[in-house]
Amino acid sequence: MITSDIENSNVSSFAAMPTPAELHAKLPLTERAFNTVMKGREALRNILDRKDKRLFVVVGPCSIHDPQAGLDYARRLQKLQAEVEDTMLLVMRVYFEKPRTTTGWKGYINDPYMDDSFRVDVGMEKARQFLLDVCELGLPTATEALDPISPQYLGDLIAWTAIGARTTESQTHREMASGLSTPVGFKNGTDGDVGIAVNAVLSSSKPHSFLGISDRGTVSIVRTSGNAYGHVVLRGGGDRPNYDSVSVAIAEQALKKAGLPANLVVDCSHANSYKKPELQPLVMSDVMQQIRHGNQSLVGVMIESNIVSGNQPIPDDLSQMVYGCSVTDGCIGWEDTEAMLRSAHQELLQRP
Ligand SMILES: O=C[C@H](O)[C@H](O)COP(=O)(O)O
Ligand SMILES: C=C(OP(=O)(O)O)C(=O)O
Repeated sequence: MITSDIENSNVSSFAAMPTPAELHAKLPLTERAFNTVMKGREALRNILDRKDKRLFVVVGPCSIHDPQAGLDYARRLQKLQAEVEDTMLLVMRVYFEKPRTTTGWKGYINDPYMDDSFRVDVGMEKARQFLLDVCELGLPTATEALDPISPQYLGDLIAWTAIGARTTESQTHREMASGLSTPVGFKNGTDGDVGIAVNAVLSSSKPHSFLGISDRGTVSIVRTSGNAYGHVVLRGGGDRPNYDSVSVAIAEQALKKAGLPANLVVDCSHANSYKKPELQPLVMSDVMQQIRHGNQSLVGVMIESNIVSGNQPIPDDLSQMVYGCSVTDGCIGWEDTEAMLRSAHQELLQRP
């Protein structure tokens, strides 16, 4: 006898989501946000094309969990941008989707109330509202694209996208990246393998056809034209950093061999600082030295930074959480962030 448990036997339920078009109608892109996104993307493309000599800096919390603290951070960064804009383009890390090594809180979209209620519908709406608020300040945003459906909901508010170390080798993510409207940084693997990131840049630069959804939520064949602005993000791995000049030269060679532009971003966090946030300024200063000595391939850096340094576990009683402190990876605090960016600004003023 044919019984219904032949499929979905491990699925407990399905709950409907609003379509991307419905969420856009509820929280439409404003003119100021549109200008922020378009200007941010154009500046990033110009940096990648060497038409703009500045360094782009993807900086901000490891993850957003409290929009109020997130906006407090964004306002500080926006102020600092005005100070350093001759040498750097600041792009705020606005990360809502966390890829976990095993398990853990998977981010604000997945579980906005941080209580295992998994209200993805609420999370998506709040995420869109937050991105709108940041773009309204005039600050461009960067995010990790983890769920391949999310960009339909949020993509119009993003200037730079990361594909994380755990998904760079995934065909699904390379296909998605080939259709994204932003420049895309592919992290090297968690084991330090840069080759998979080079392959990802190559793959995503080509057209792809794959399954996805349209803005009206219809399951669709998505046909893309390829993304010309893929690049590699060196984040260290396999218990070894890879921001040093030799690792950078090896990554440059791998890109050149693949016929790709030598565009590299150094992630000062993660395995490049052995997940010790306070070591990020050391990585940054090393990168500045390389640039001052004439390196041409280092176009950007990433910093994990928050209002308060370190990180905290998510308590049962959420009112006990420290304001402005990460609930995922440890970050450097605001004062150190300012000092780090001001010092990089001075270094960059003297670049050849
Ligand atoms: O940047 C974030 C984390 O490094 C990534 O999500 C993995 O986190 P985990 O190893 O704590 O799961
Ligand atoms: C998860 C992240 O990094 P990685 O993919 O390099 O581990 C991140 O930047 O939040």
